[in-house]
Amino acid sequence: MAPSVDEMGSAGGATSNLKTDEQSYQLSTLTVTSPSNHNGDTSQYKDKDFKASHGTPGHKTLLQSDALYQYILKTSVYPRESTYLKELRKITEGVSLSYMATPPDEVQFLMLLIQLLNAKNTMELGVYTGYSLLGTALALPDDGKIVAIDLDRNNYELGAPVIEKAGVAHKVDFREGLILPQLDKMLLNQENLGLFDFIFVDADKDNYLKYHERCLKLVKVEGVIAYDNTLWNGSLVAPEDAPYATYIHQYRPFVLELNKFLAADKRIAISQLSVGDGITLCRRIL
Ligand SMILES: C[S@@+](CC[C@H](N)C(=O)[O-])C[C@H]1O[C@@H](n2cnc3c(N)ncnc32)[C@H](O)[C@@H]1O
Repeated sequence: MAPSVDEMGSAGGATSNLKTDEQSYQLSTLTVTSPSNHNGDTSQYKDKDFKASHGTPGHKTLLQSDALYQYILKTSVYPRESTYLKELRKITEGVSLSYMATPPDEVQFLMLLIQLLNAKNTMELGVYTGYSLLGTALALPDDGKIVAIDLDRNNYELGAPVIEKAGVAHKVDFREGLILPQLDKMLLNQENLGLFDFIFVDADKDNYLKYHERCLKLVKVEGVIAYDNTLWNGSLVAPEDAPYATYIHQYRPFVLELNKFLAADKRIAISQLSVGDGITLCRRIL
């Protein structure tokens, strides 16, 4: 799952150290009241579903019941989860804002998708401690690559030893910084155009449309871009005053705008899935 930039435990601190040429990309959202200001304690929020669903990383469901979600995890996901993924998931459980990690069932889906695509060159926007990054790296062939961009190196380094232990660190090219300037830099090199087989976008919602334009140039025709959190905690169809956390209300318009845009974009074929917090697959067709 992917809350927005303001939810990152160290977002404010991390961005304050960024280079000058990246500062123009800083988002107005960094000071929004969010769990990041409360060490991950969400008890202040009125929404009991939010609390229940964010109690442990990835244990969030849009399904009819949490019991059904637990069934999926126990039956189909955990028995097949690699010991390294499990280790990283457990480490992440002890980290502030651990609910930001992509849920295990979604990572299992992404791993299968990567293999179905025979993907070799991939990119991830929004890494956190690296659970989905490790899943991607494990799913790729030995000569596969994943460019992984995040402004917060500290969280990435919590998971990096497990990625190393899993023997897949050679596939990972971690780039610290804000996503937008990093993408713009990549676009300056012709060799990157149409290079990627698969891109996973799991970062700040208010920039997704900007990422979309750039990713469409970087992904190859027939390649896939996957946008995470496109059902945004189920809030998209809730009343304006529904008791969701502040950040959910704040970014809901951006997710609504994204979904509308993707549905009308003739350059892609899409499928919006209710896995995790909603994931929209976009296959570049033009
Ligand atoms: C939801 S987490 C990613 C979760 C990750 N996919 C996983 O499986 O654990 C979102 C991440 O995006 C990063 N992020 C948000 N906005 C960003 C931006 N504008 N530039 C760089 N990183 C950003 C945050 O630092 C955070 O680590």
